Amino acid sequence: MYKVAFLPGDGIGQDLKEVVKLFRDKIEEKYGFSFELNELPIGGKAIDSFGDPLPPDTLKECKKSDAVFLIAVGGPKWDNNPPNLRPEAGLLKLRKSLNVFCNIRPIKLSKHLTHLSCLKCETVDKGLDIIILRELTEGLYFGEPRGIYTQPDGSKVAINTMSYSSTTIEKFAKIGFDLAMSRKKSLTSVDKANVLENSRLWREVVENLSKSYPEVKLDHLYVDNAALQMIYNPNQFDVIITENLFGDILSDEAAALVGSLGLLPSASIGDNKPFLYEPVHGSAPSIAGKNMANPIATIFSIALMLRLSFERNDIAFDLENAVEKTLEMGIGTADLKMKNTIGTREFANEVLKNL
Ligand SMILES: NC(=O)c1ccc[n+]([C@@H]2O[C@H](COP(=O)([O-])OP(=O)(O)OC[C@H]3O[C@@H](n4cnc5c(N)ncnc54)[C@H](O)[C@@H]3O)[C@@H](O)[C@H]2O)c1
Ligand SMILES: CC(C)[C@H](C(=O)O)[C@@H](O)C(=O)O
Ligand SMILES: [Mg+2]
Repeated sequence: MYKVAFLPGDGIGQDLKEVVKLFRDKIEEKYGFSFELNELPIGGKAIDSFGDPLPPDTLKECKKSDAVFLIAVGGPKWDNNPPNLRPEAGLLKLRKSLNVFCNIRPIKLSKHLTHLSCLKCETVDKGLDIIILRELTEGLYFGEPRGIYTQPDGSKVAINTMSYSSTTIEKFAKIGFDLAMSRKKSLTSVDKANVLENSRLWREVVENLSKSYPEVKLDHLYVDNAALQMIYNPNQFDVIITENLFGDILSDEAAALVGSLGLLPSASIGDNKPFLYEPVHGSAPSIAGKNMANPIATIFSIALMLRLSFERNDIAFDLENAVEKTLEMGIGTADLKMKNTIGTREFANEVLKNL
């Protein structure tokens, strides 16, 4: 039986935890396919119990598992902690330790949610289906030196370092080219090469690699223009590759195109398993504990895990269809502004009935 390291984390992570268990049970009952959920502490809850946002045992268990499933970490309670005692530090260490350098964030607009998009109906009427690949293990998030330093005159200076290796850029971009080949053969690389050395190296590596993919139409865009083009005409994109921080920002922007951050799943892959699965959203403190969180990002992340770690595309496909059928019924959590608003548990149960 597959073993999944299960890290519900903080805030709505705790509300969505039950949803994952319900789906695991239903998948076992309907398809005879089972995976074990080994629940482990991470984030704020782990800081409170173990004084560490990623306790060594959690990391050890994750590395021994077939896949890692995380929901969300963070919250105001820990916002003033020192950097290494913040929930987010646990998540970043996990990503780095698993070396999952390619974060796949599919952005798909359901035809039942066009009313929710921040764009005009005529822009999204034809639908929207793009994939953002975000590099996840280098860049400003991990570069050294970093820190806040006091100068001799008593003033302070804060330093973060953006660093990228050509090896990582190449491995990452290759996944983008391969994905583009399996879709519309169109790839947009987003950088800031007019200003940053990091981006100049990025562009050089991507350009060189493109020679091995003559069929792929490659475009380069500066990140500021990419943010603009995403709103003007998102359908000009198919696969986007970009570095860590740009990808973080562009994917939240893309959530507004499809209506809610509660809809976006992600998979983070590397050279070796286990891969890491997590919704794009965070712990949403203002709705935590209220049975209001949208479970779709979590359900779609389960689908990605079934597809990419367990080779069960059939079940993944059925899960995605069950969500579509449920939305077609005009029901959804509060963020979806449907005819009928229901809670997290109730919505998850409706999806299960449609599976
Ligand atoms: N992967 C992660 O664990 C992750 C990702 C992003 C943010 N965070 C952390 O989460 C905390 C809150 O951050 P934030 O407010 O900037 O981002 P957030 O993603 O938690 O929330 C942003 C907005 O989206 C809404 N939202 C998010 N998920 C939703 C869902 N499933 N259903 C309905 N609405 C949803 C929230 O209510 C809020 O309005 C911070 O501590 C941050 O560091 C963690
Ligand atoms: C919580 C935070 C560290 C994280 C990130 O910036 O990567 C989040 O915003 C995300 O998108 O997964
Ligand atoms: Mg983010």
